[in-house]
Amino acid sequence: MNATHRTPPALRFLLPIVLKLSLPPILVYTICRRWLDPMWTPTALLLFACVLSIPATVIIYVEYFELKREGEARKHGATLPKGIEPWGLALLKKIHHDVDVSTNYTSKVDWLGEYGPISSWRICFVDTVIVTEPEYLKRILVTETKSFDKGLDLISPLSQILGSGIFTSDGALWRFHRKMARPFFNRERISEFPLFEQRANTVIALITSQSLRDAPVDWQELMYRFTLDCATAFLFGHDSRSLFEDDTDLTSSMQRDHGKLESFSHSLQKGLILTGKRVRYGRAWPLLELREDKLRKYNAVIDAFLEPIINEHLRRKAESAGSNTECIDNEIFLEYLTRCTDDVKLIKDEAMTMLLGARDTIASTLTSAVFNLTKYPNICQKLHQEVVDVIGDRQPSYDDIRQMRYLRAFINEVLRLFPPVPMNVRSSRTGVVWPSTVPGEKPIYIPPNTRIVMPYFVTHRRDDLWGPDAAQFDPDRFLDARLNKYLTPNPMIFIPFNAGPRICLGQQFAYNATSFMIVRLLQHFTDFKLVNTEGGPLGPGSVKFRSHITLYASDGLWVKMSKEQQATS
Ligand code: HEM
Repeated sequence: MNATHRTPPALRFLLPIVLKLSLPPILVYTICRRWLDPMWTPTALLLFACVLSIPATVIIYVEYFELKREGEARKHGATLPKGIEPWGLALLKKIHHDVDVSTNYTSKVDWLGEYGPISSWRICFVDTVIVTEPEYLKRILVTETKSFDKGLDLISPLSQILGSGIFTSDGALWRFHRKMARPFFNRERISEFPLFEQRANTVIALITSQSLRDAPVDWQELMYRFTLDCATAFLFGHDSRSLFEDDTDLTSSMQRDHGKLESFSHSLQKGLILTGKRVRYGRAWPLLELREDKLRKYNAVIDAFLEPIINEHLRRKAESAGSNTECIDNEIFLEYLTRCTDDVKLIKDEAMTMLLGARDTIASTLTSAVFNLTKYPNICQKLHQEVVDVIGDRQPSYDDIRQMRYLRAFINEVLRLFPPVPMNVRSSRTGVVWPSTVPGEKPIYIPPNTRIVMPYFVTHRRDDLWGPDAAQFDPDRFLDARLNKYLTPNPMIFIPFNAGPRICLGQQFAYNATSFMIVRLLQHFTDFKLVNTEGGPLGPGSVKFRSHITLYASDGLWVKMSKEQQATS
């Protein structure tokens, strides 16, 4: 193990800053002692000046860059994005509150009225530009991609768990990863329904056994396990079998305290929650880990799971050297990767990226889907009817799912109001000038090295973009006249899978896995009731959605499922 990894991350982060900040006092001390008569600089005053030189330097530094940015904007005949009051910690608290309120619908935050389509938020001396305007999102993600990359604020907190895979790379390295991964996501691979069938049957059996005892299940926890098992089988050819772990106790792994490292799935879960926390702090994440690198122990379990599988594939590749390795139809992702390279680290990074990309996003979609089934029995009824009409009791096929228009609209509505990746982040490489959204107003200048946050969940809920009923959960908006009125002419208002060259590679796999699980669920259950952990009734308002990298229900989603009489007939 590398020695630097044993050094607490906070120390590694703070050391260069402390060294930089010690320069002004050293300079003040040296100048005073060298050039001034000690009579004019008694020790107390000198010490005071030394201490004062630190905040003074920070303020001068911040002001200098502020003036520089304003000057650059003026040169382009533009202005900087509007700054938001308050700033610093008060703003951080406000953002936290507004995001919480919005994702839970406890009341409505008028994001557009309050912050505008583009705004600048200063937190701890660093400006972050928040963009919810589709036209600007298009520039960042589709047409001006050369001017934007993922940046240190995203890559630094993610790279320990994902290495330098496709999510955490830019430029030529990203193109290399994308080119390598893309062929794997062809139609044959993404419509592997037998893969879902086996695990969906286990899910149904677990729910049925709970249902017979009139006991609830934590649907979210089940879905984490379902997607992990599907994804490990799909990607590694090695089912992690998390659905079979302590199957009598479906308590949420988020709530459980794992003093010991029980399994790959638990370590992955803990590692992800920790990484999500890190992402919120951007490149300053090491400040969260003052004494030790908290991810190290989870990574060790993940490595212990993955490395033997990778080595086995590399061994098989060596044995079969010289044979025809062209056909990729029946191979799993790791086999495919080992055909492309012998670099164990590269294979591991790519595999982990796919695993994380696949697992939490699909689990999040399915969690929000069932949450809405508990809220809207009429929508549940319509979905069930479509299942009866198109499929009946048999297993769904790829072609069945393509025919189910209401199911697709339902999933899209879930992705609109509960996007599994609620926000995305980029960093500007160069300064860019964008026209204002208000006719006649000056263009907007985004300076280089600006952190840009794109809260997709806000764009997805703006009523100026989606109509006055934007906040309502209504799948029909993807089928009726509203589709042509709002979405067709302005596709950037709906980007749960991102857009442009970095659009999600697993989009179709995700639609298939989600559709498959929902169909199987509705073939067995038609009545979904939210309950608390003891099985007592619970209002939808009591479910709190939070986001680490992906959206999740913070206390799990406890549901009682049963089959109504009318549905059986
Ligand atoms: C509902 C499910 C899913 C959602 C909402 C989703 C969403 C996203 C989003 C927003 C991005 C862009 C990230 C960024 O630009 O920083 C992305 C990228 C990606 N996703 Fe997904 N994803 C889903 C499922 C999947 C699945 C199942 C896989 C793989 C099996 C996958 C693999 C990837 C990969 C490889 C990328 C990186 C693409 C690149 O940077 O070129 N995703 N996804």
